[in-house]
Amino acid sequence: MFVLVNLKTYPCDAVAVAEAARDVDASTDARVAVAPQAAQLERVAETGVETWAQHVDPIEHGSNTGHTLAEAVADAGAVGTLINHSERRLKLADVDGAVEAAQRTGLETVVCANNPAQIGAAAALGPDAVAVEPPELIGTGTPVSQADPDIVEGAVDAAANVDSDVSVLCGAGISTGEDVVAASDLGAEGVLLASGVAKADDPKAALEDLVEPL
Ligand SMILES: O=C(CO)COP(=O)(O)O
Repeated sequence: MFVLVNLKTYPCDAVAVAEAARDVDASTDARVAVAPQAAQLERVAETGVETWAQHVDPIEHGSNTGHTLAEAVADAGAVGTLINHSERRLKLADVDGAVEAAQRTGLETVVCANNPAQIGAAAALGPDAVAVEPPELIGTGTPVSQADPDIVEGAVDAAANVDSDVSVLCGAGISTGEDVVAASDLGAEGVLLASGVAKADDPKAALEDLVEPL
């Protein structure tokens, strides 16, 4: 299973979480990665943890003030990027452009979507993976795998119908190893989570708990 920890803009110590994730990754068969804010990518990557960006823009080098360039993200040490997170939504044409920008620089891509219909559209753009996250469950601590298992199974079917090479993650409210196992049982190949680790008193213990049953 892929455990991708999105630090959003939570006031956590990104380097400490990254070091914990690096150590937990080394102790399990699961793949553990961290997505910090763009300004923290380099410091996080220096810990040796697998580092992801939270977003890239559909742009090239040039006059794009305030945008995030895929090349800059890759230079800072990221190996992948989220695209179209529910908190950073893009128009469909811009999702397509962002996937293209990421692929141009060799970044792995996870395109986020709210529901199975959008997952089908996202999968058609040719990312490495898609992630289904019902916005109403994000940050609630109620796991999508429990509250809305149909949406996970629907996303797995929708992606497979479009492109069986696109893997499916699920997210929203995932915070325990039990939630990760439930996600896997529903057909997800990974989980995308944030508050369960970024807001935990002990992020390392939270990460250990997530991968413990895997
Ligand atoms: O948005 C999410 C991950 O990208 C999910 O957030 P929570 O894990 O806090 O519900």
